[in-house]
Amino acid sequence: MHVDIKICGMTEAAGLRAACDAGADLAGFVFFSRSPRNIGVASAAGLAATARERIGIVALLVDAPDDLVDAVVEGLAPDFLQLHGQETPERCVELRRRHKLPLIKAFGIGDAGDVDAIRGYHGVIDRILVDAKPPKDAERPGGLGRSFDWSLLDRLGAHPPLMLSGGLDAGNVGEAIAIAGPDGVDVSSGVESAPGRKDPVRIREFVAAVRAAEAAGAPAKEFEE
Ligand SMILES: O=C(O)c1ccccc1N[C@@H]1O[C@H](COP(=O)(O)O)[C@@H](O)[C@H]1O
Repeated sequence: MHVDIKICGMTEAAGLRAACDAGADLAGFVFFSRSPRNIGVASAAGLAATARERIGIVALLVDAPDDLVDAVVEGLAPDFLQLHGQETPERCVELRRRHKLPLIKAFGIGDAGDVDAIRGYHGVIDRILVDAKPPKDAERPGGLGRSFDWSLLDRLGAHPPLMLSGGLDAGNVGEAIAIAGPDGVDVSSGVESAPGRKDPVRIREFVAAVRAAEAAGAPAKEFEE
């Protein structure tokens, strides 16, 4: 089984290079002004140009208006859009139709009801991304280094490909994969030396831990639409 690895919150060439060299599959760029990883479209495009043949490019947006989505899609030409806000199924349909890009929709998980709510998105998104539900007064809806009870995902039933995120790092990602059986994992805080600064050593350790979990044969759960 192959577990896709996404390293999110790229702001500097060194972090992006480390992700490519380590063998990560996807690199994320955050377009959200209240994030320490926020980046401008031109800077993201400049970084992505150095790596596009080695890694997939993901644009992370939070309840973004059309003019921002248009600018990101035109300037960066991402391979995926990651929607990390309160985007409705209708908004997902609209964005998929307008941009013809696969959608990764993020869901904050705090309890069983949050998992059950994902079902309303089946058929209109391409990947589910589960993250810890942020506290009400959080500055941003993700990238907080918080994890959640992975066993809640047992309730998912049949589902589109699943990416697990929220407080992952080299020390816990093996256990997370064994419990949740995701198709991919996504990390930001757990591979940083400070918010917004990716640490090449932690990136290497994270990728090695995921590949070790794959080799140990953690069973990937089946998915279907
Ligand atoms: O990284 C951010 O700053 C961010 C801002 C707004 C929404 C999502 C964000 N990041 C995503 O959050 C999860 C979990 O991150 P962490 O590993 O717990 O720090 C991940 O999917 C990031 O892509």
